[in-house]
Amino acid sequence: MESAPDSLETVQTSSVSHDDYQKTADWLMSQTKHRPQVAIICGSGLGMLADTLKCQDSFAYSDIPGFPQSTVQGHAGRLVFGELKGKSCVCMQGRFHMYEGHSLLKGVYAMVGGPNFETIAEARLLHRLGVDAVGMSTAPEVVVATHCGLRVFGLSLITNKDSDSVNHEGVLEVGRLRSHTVQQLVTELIGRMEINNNNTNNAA
Ligand SMILES: O=P(O)(O)O[C@H]1O[C@H](CO)[C@@H](O)[C@H]1O
Ligand SMILES: Nc1nc2[nH]cnc2c(=O)[nH]1
Repeated sequence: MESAPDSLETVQTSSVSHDDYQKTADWLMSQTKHRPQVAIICGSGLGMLADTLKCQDSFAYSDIPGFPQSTVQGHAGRLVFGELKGKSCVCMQGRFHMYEGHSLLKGVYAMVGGPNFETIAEARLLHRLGVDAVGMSTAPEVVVATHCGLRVFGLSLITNKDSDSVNHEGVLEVGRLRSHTVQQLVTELIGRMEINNNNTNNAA
């Protein structure tokens, strides 16, 4: 069984932007000629999978700009590029876990009715219930879209940490500041989206 980090000091929080990911990817692409078609995450005890790769280029996570560090015992913390059966692959020798403080910036969204913002006490209560983000929309839209058989991807821009000093103008301002990043993200998502034209079954 994997052992979790000993103390909270080793916990890392991941608040990583699309630009940060891009810089890390650019750095890696400049260091290796491999262009992986297959990516393998090696779990505990499975790091040896990387040994099967030929023509390896290997990088310690600690040497990769912006890359998270592996804290779990037995995880080598190395990214290994190479070839397997003629296919270009990359192996992660060491993965990241929620208990290490990593998260996919994926979370629980709660809708409050608005138009007023929730009080600090209400926000704390929601937080204790497991809520990561609060808004005044989205939930009814998802309910209706799902009812119509649409596939739904919910994306919220976090504009403020609490409702203490927020106002709508502040929300709009952060939206303006982040507009380029959001545009890039949505453009990328749509570019990668596979459209299913079968309207009777999960059409996008
Ligand atoms: O309306 P959406 O796009 O959800 O954005 C947010 O902005 C408003 C508050 O300023 C709320 O409506 C809140 O949900
Ligand atoms: N309910 C709610 N909606 C928001 N929309 C943007 N920020 C907030 C917030 O703090 N609370």
